[in-house]
Amino acid sequence: MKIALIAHDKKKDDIVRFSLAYEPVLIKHELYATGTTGAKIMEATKLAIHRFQSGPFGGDQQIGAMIAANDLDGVIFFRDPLTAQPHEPDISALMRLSDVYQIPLATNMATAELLMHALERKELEWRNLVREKRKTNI
Ligand SMILES: O=C(CO)COP(=O)(O)O
Repeated sequence: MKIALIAHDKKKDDIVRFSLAYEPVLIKHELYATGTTGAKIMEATKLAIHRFQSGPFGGDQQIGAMIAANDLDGVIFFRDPLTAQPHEPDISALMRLSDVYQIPLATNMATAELLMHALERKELEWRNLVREKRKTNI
């Protein structure tokens, strides 16, 4: 599965700890991230991550574009709900597209853990069917 990892600045330590804890699960998947989040996770783990631009410079939009192309299977996005972000419209757009395309989107650690357990149990395999179906409909 293709999974994106994103965290706002005050949540960076959390996503690094989360990635370390779930490294054995994450390593089996194709990983994507916004720029700084990806760099910090790669520093702390052995995970290989395709890094997009930093969030304020378009990274959320690049991940959104993957969703719109039906090319992403899940998003872990540790948002900071207490700090205003200059690129709030990009963040809303990413979350909106996740809902448009029914992409699992975990916006906090509690839900992200559920997503990891679902991945381990191969409960996201339905995504393969959706991806194939959409390919043939285009
Ligand atoms: O701002 C972000 C998500 O909206 C995250 O971007 P960085 O990972 O580059 O800090």
